[in-house]
Amino acid sequence: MKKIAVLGPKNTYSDLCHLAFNQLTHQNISPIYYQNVKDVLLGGKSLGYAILPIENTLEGYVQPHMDLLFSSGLSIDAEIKLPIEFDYVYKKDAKHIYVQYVTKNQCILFLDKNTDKKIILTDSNVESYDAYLSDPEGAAIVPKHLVKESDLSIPNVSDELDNYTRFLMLKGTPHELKIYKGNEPYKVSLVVTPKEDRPGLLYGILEAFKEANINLISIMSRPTKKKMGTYHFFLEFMVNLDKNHVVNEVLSYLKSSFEIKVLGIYQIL
Ligand SMILES: O=C(O)C(=O)C[C@]1(C(=O)O)C=C[C@@H](O)C=C1
Repeated sequence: MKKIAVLGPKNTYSDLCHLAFNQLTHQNISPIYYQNVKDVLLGGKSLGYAILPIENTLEGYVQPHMDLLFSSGLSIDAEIKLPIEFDYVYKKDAKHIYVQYVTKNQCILFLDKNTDKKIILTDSNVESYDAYLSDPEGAAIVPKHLVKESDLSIPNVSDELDNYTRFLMLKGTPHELKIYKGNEPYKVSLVVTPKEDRPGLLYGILEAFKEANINLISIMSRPTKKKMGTYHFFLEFMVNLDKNHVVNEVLSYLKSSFEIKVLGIYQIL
């Protein structure tokens, strides 16, 4: 039986994403829950599958998660986007607000109005809810689906209600396009590391995409963490299924001046 590493406990947004993945791909992969995202990726390495929240409407890319993906040795199998809604639950004399570290950055306006309470960061939204339940002075920002009628609550505390998180389904096998959806285009995520530092380096990357007429979705730099002032570039772009040869041409061109790590070639479910 296939297993997938998921941020737990049960009922996190990552867990909802695992259910959506099973439904959309007609599979029955069972979840193994881990306490934090770092352990999810380590678990995914031994189980063969993992789920990683990578980007959201309000914060953009979650940078620590990008770094974990880069060093995980896992590749991207597919992408799923889920709507995200947060409510506030609280005890009458609340003094502490439990909030997951990515959730915090999606509810800044609300938290700015509650500076009289101490913010305690957690690793998952369900951990926040459980901590509020067991703390007589607790409050928490939690997914709407966790809130019960018995909770004192304030609905919709995200900075923007039309809020989505993009999850990556990761696999332990090397990157290879798995066609889940007929003729739909696919996305390529890759990391480009310059072999040397020189003027015009970034221009060279952009030029390769312009020449191939490929529309870049994003380009972001992250520190290599090896030497101060040196960076990798994370790139994402969409391609039609019949344009494989163009992608191969761009990758071989980039390989002449850069180290390339393809994180995944995958479809959006
Ligand atoms: O804590 C959860 O429910 C998660 O699945 C994690 C996570 C994330 O880290 O992005 C997932 C979606 C929301 O953006 C907030 C938290």
